[in-house]
Amino acid sequence: MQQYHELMRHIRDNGVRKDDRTGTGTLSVFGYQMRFNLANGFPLVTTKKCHMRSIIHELLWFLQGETNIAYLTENGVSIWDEWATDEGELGPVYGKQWRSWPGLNGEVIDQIAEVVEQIKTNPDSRRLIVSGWNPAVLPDTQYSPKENAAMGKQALPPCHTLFQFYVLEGKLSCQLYQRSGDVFLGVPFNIASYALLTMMVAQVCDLELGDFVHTLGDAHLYVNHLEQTDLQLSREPYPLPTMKINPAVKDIFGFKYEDFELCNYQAHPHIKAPVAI
Ligand SMILES: Nc1nc(=O)c2c([nH]1)NC[C@@H]1CN(c3ccc(C(=O)N[C@@H](CCC(=O)O)C(=O)O)cc3)CN21
Ligand SMILES: O=c1ccn([C@H]2C[C@H](O)[C@@H](COP(=O)(O)O)O2)c(=O)[nH]1
Repeated sequence: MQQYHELMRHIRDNGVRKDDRTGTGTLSVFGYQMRFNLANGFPLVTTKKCHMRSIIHELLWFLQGETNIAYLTENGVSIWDEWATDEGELGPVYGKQWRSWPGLNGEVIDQIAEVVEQIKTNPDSRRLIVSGWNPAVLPDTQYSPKENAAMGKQALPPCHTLFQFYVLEGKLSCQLYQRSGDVFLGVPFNIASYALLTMMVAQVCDLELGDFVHTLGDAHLYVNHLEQTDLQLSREPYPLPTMKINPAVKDIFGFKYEDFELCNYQAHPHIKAPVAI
């Protein structure tokens, strides 16, 4: 995970102090790109232990089209708790936009089903895009995330805003545009999540693995994550683990938690950090 270390190092060295919505303060840069060849191993950060369990459940939850944290809670995943209403609602976040984007005349658009179908039938397409960014449901910034969710708006505007697939010589690549990246806490999750999604789509489309390209807009380290960042930067990365996926699954909506097995994950101890709300 040299690429991730270089990003942390880049922000530590070049980031400029910038205020933010949460009132925490950040070191920030604008515009950064990483590339992970998925054939070289599974890009999970090794210089702190990451909870792959949370990442897998969160991705399955997106793919089910869910926007209530009930499924996550049942599976012991608490990463979205701070933004949800007492009823567990987050408003029309990722799951809703991915699986049932409201179209014209009551039409419902399943962007995931459509993009998988396009990859299978029209792999040269330059339009293999899924967008979570729907200006009609963005939160009203004078209200809190929970208040917005209670009003039927998104609790938070999507951070992983838009992704595009690309097929070349039988290999599937994916590029994510992430408008805002919490580099210590969120970005390791985002890298692993999109790497896994790309592997799942490749499997159901009978394609080999290409690259995951991760493009960040506002890439920031919260100022209360700097000690943790320095500790992490002092550690030597281990070789990447691999991810085994049950090869029998051929439907993008047919994956279960038990279909994934992370192998040879050698990591330094977990590093705790407070999440900015
Ligand atoms: N400030 C902020 N950073 C984020 O990364 C983030 C948000 N807000 N809001 C929405 C989601 C929720 N995500 C989160 C939230 C918390 C953790 C977190 O606390 N991670 C810990 C514990 C992981 C676990 O419980 O499995 C970590 O050490 O990685 C990670 C991603 C990503 N997003
Ligand atoms: O998947 C995610 C979701 C969220 N984040 C981070 C990025 C920011 O630090 C906050 C969101 O705050 P905004 O003011 O809406 O940008 O959450 C992430 O890194 N990855």
